[in-house]
Amino acid sequence: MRGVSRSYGGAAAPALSELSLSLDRGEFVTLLGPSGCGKSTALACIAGLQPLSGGSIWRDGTRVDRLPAHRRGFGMVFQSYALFPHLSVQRNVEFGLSMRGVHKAEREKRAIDALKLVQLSDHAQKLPSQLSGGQQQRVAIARALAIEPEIVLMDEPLSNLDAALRIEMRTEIKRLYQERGLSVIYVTHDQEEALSLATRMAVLRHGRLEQTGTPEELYARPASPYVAGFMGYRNLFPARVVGSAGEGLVKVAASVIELIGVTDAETLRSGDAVTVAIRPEDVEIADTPSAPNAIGALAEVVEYHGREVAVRAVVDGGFAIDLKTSKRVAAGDRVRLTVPPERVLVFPADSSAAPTEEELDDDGK
Ligand SMILES: Nc1ncnc2c1ncn2[C@@H]1O[C@H](COP(=O)(O)OP(=O)(O)OP(=O)(O)O)[C@@H](O)[C@H]1O
Repeated sequence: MRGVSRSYGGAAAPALSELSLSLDRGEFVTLLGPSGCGKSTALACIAGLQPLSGGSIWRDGTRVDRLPAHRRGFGMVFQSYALFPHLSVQRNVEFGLSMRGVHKAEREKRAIDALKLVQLSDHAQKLPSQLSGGQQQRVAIARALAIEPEIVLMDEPLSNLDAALRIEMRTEIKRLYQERGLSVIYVTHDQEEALSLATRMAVLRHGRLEQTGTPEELYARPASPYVAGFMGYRNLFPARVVGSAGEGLVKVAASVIELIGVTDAETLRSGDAVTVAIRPEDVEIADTPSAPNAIGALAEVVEYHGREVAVRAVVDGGFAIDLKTSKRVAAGDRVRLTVPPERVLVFPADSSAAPTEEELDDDGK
């Protein structure tokens, strides 16, 4: 995509603004962001379901954004399975092939192969209404794969499924991706789904690309508080710089606590406003009082999560820190917390603000 924009008539802001993004063969790129950030619009533009207002889309050096959808050769899977209720599972899978003028015998063979791939061979003659939600979504995937596309576009394909099925289907999609050597663009607002499937992630905000990188890169070093919010940095709070602490390190104060953290910003000075981002997993309950970034706090809420507990600990002055620990903690305990300085990320306060509560809630967390 080269500088792709898309404005809907009547809307104040464009749904996509000069989005440039590439997909290499064999990549699994997830487009991640809150509701309304333009993910579905981006996919619809690629697929040929929405016209562009500006920019262009290319495939192997050929401009495709003016081709009709069925001539772009993409397989597509949507949130709503979009199956024909009166056609059998097999006929549904054959549908895209008839559209492309594939002959009957070949159509049947490819549909049977695709259904085998998604492990639904025994259900070929049933109607969609006789299948579970997960099975119906597998039919939709089989239909997309039957046309033997090199590139598959998926728009929130798992969001209508319950939690257990979602995880099962996620693994299934990854298996098919690996087995068939596909290239995939996958839209989701679910960070965990994006992280577990992607070879590369692209985070969108207000129709623009905020950051792209491997899951590891975005998880370890988000470029802004906004991306950090999506990568599970639940502790996002304003602070002030109070001094330098060595190469790439900065000392900050927030309410009554002082922390040393890392920053990529080279121009931070004492007194500057910053945003601090810390993941609950990186906050430890310390046994040693001399550990760096020691914070005394009171465990206020403890939630049992199996192997771990999630704790909301309150520092003097009402400042709350969320953490996860496998240590035994009960509500009302006094705890001493530490965070390794390299896991305290410090952003200049003007670097794309943290996501709003609404944007994060939207992410289901
Ligand atoms: N058909 C349309 N007409 C007018 N505005 C639209 C239309 N479709 C989307 N929009 C607007 O464009 C923006 C981007 O929408 P889009 O559906 O691409 O976002 P999204 O990130 O996929 O959201 P969701 O996760 O809720 O599907 C939103 O502000 C939305 O209201």
